[in-house]
Amino acid sequence: MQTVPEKNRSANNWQRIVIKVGTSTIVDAAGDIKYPVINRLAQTLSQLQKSGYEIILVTSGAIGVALQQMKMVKRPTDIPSQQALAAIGQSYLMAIYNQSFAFYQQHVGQVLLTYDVFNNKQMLKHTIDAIEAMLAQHVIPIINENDVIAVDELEHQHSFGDNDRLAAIVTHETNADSLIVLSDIDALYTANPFIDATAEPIAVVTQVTPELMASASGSSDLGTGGMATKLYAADYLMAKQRQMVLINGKNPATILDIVAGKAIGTLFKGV
Ligand SMILES: Nc1ncnc2c1ncn2[C@@H]1O[C@H](COP(=O)(O)OP(=O)(O)O)[C@@H](O)[C@H]1O
Ligand SMILES: N[C@@H](CCC(=O)OP(=O)(O)O)C(=O)O
Repeated sequence: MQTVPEKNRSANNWQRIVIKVGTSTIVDAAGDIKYPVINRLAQTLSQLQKSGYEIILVTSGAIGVALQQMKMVKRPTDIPSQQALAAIGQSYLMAIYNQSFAFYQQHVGQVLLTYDVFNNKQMLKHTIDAIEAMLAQHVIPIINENDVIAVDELEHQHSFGDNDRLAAIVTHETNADSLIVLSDIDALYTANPFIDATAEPIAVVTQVTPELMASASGSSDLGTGGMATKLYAADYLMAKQRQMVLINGKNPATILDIVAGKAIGTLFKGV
């Protein structure tokens, strides 16, 4: 595996960090909610916040959590059923986060967004103002897509499609220093390692090439985006001179290592 010299990771002067947590970090393959992982995430983010970092959490998992609550094994295909699950799961997801963060005396606030917010100057300003106000009060904003109303209509795009894209846009619009994406995989591999046993992890990506895009196929059972949407997010950020790090979410304390400048996962950073 290619190694990155520590000095190439400019993590030490980060101030504002967006963390994106995928469904696979919140819910396991059997559909059970990973309470200890969520607790560790809350502990880690609270610790960072108390050390002076500004933290924004973008979380998936509403539908995954709701499937467990409603004792359903498969995600329904029709939109209203998915909207209903998102409504059920989002409130429970926030209840879990509230309880987990409260243990570390960390306040959080819920922000639910649709794509059109970012296409409307005034709505965008209101959203950013609210996020800035929370950060100024040492509150961690917890963002998800508003899946109840984010249903695309003809000529009107409400939906981000996936939370990797949402997280990348939030990173840019809030002028954050980096996006850290937590998934069920240690890094970007040369091919999907669940399919190709010869796949090798990639430590640094300086450009998202068509070959890299072609290497991304499939997602975890409940994840919607898969690796392709993470590559689109990285490409979007690199075009804006920002960076992204992909790590395994099984131990969220790894975020502390990333912030300390350790070379873990895949770093996406333009040259
Ligand atoms: N080249 C690749 N490298 C790593 N993972 C890949 C690759 N191609 C496809 N994948 C798949 O992407 C999955 C992660 O995406 P996803 O399931 O959407 O996770 P999340 O819910 O964390 O967003 C991995 O579990 C793996 O199955
Ligand atoms: N907004 C949806 C998640 C959508 C999504 O992109 O999921 P994932 O690929 O796991 O990050 C939810 O909360 O269920």
